[in-house]
Order: sequence, then structure tokens, then C-alpha cells
Amino acid sequence: MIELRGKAVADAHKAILQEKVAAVGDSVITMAVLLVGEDHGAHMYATFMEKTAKNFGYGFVLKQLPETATQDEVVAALQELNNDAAVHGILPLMPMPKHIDTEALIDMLDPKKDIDGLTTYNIGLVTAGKGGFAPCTAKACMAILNHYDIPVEGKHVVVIGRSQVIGKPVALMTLGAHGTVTMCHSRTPDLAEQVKRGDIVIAAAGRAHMITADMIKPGAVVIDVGINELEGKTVGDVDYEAVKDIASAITPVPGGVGSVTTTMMLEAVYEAYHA
Ligand SMILES: NC(=O)C1=CN([C@@H]2O[C@H](COP(=O)(O)OP(=O)(O)OC[C@H]3O[C@@H](n4cnc5c(N)ncnc54)[C@H](OP(=O)(O)O)[C@@H]3O)[C@@H](O)[C@H]2O)C=CC1
Ligand SMILES: Nc1nc(=O)c2c([nH]1)NC[C@@H]1CN(c3ccc(C(=O)N[C@@H](CCC(=O)O)C(=O)O)cc3)C=[N+]21
Repeated sequence: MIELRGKAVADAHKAILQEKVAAVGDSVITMAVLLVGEDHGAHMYATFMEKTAKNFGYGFVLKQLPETATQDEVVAALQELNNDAAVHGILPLMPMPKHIDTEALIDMLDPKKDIDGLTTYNIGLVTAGKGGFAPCTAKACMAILNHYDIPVEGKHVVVIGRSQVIGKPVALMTLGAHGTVTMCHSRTPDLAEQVKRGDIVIAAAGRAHMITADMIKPGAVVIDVGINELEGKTVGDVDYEAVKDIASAITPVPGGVGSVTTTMMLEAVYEAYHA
């Protein structure tokens, strides 16, 4: 079994990007994070993103609003970032508090600053295969497969989850890489049967340890996107300890997809700066 560690992938991508960034200068390229409320995953990501961006020589702006913030206050914070010429990329962290209309908010985001590919404009471009910003987590899954020379062409790819930030885009990307793709979700009646057909399994449902050893085809490659809290620890959607003996390769959590996602974000910010 090969452990598909994210750090090696992140380091390889950072090495290439670092030279381009050095040519621009310190703290010039700048990203902003919009963090509203108390979500565990969003806070965790904000913390890592800030550290990663600053270490890399980027400027970083954190716009944080409390759980009680109104729609108008969140919209005003976003508009301020849209209008700030010194901010090149904006990452609105999901999920936001339930009373916030995120659909309305997202489409106010300047598509040129939409580094996580959340706007309808970028979703359209990506879906049509015409460029645009794609969600960084989906890009991270592809970067891991590429880095470890895992071919997708001719393989059966099973994706669990169909959200706009991960399930849908990663299914499109693996399809683009000539995989044969099955998408599973909460209404899939025979999940175990579907997952068992996967040469490559991408788990992005957000349910701790839902993918068990009996669901995995021997020798399959398993990419675990899930970030869940279980008994005070961060765990993935895959029961790592049991599945590692059956899979040919698997990403750990933490230390897998998440650690590459932040690097994909650095690349997207650079792209936004250059546009
Ligand atoms: N590593 C990283 O960098 C990142 C990790 N994440 C993590 O990835 C996970 C998914 O995030 P996100 O897509 O935003 O979550 P969402 O809640 O938006 O989507 C979850 C998807 O999984 C499906 N699903 C839920 N339960 C089941 C089930 N029991 N069986 C089959 N399908 C199921 C849902 O189906 P339906 O559509 O029918 O409701 C839905 O499509 C989370 O753990 C999140 O923290 C997210 C972003 C980045
Ligand atoms: N618009 C939007 N896009 C997202 O991609 C998004 C989001 N909102 N909201 C929250 C979730 C969560 N998420 C993480 C990404 C990386 C780490 C990460 O870097 N994790 C490291 C460190 C973990 C540790 O050491 O504890 C790792 O997995 O190795 C964590 C969490 C992105 N999300």
C-alpha cells in the first residue's frame, strides 16, 4: 500500500510557483478569506490558509464576522473586498450560518477574484471546458493522482458526494481525464455495490468512516476528501485503518487532500493576480 501523502504534492507545486512569486515581490499578491460564523471546518481551513499564504510571501486579509452577522453586513464585507484593488483573490468559506443566503452572496463575488470557482460564471466556464477558476479541493484530488502517476484513463472512478465544491467538479475532471465515472449521493440505494466497482474511489460525503473495507475493490486507489470530527479527532470519510490493507494507495486524513487544497489556492491567487 502506498500512502498518498499530500506534502510531497504540495511541495512540488510550491517549488514551481515560488519562483514566479519571487519575481513579483513580497506581500504583493494578496488573498482575502471571508469567514462568517463558527463552522469547525471553515475555521480550520482559515487558520491553515493564513499560515500557508503568509509563509509563501502573500498578503493575507481575514474578514471575520460573527454567527449573528446579517445578510447586509456580509454583503458589505464582500463588496469591500471586491472593490479593494490590492486584493486579488477572495475565498468565502462555506458553510455560512443558516440565515445567510449564500447563493445570493456568491453571485456578488467578482468572478475575476473567485479563486475557489464558486460563481455561476466560473462554474459555466469549467463545465464547458473553457478555463475559469475550478474549486481547489477538486484540483487537489487531480494533483495527487498526477503526482503519484496514477492513470485515470480507462479506469472506473466512483465519486461519493455531488456538491458544487467537490463531488461535481471532481467527477467532471476525472471524466475529462477519460475515466468512466459513477456519482453516488444520499439517494443512491446500493452504495456499497457501486463503490466496489471503483478502481479509483473519491470519498467526499462528509460522513466519518462511512467507507468501510468491505466496500473497496482489492487494489483500488482511495482518495479521502472528508474532514470530520470523531471523538475529538479529525478523520476522513474512509475507515483508514481497515481500508489501507485492501487499497493499493490511499490518502491519509489529515495530511492528504487538505494539505494540497491550500497549495491549489496559492496557484489560483497567482492566476487571479496575473489576469
Ligand atoms: N480536504 C479538503 O480540502 C476539503 C474537504 N471537505 C470535506 O469534504 C466533505 C464534503 O464536503 P461538501 O461537499 O462541502 O459537503 P456537502 O454536505 O455539501 O455534500 C455532501 C455530499 O455527500 C452526499 N452524502 C451525504 N451523506 C451520504 C451518504 N450517507 N451516502 C452517500 N452520499 C452521501 C450528499 O448527498 P445529497 O446531495 O443527496 O445530499 C452530498 O452530495 C466534508 O467532510 C468537508 O469537510 C470540503 C472541502 C475541502
Ligand atoms: N469555499 C470553500 N472551499 C473549501 O475548500 C472549504 C470551505 N469553503 N469550507 C471549509 C472546508 C474545509 N477545508 C479544508 C481544507 C484544508 C484543510 C487542511 O489544510 N488540512 C490539513 C491540516 C489538518 C490538521 O493538521 O489538523 C490536512 O488535512 O493535512 C482543512 C480543511 C476546505 N473547505
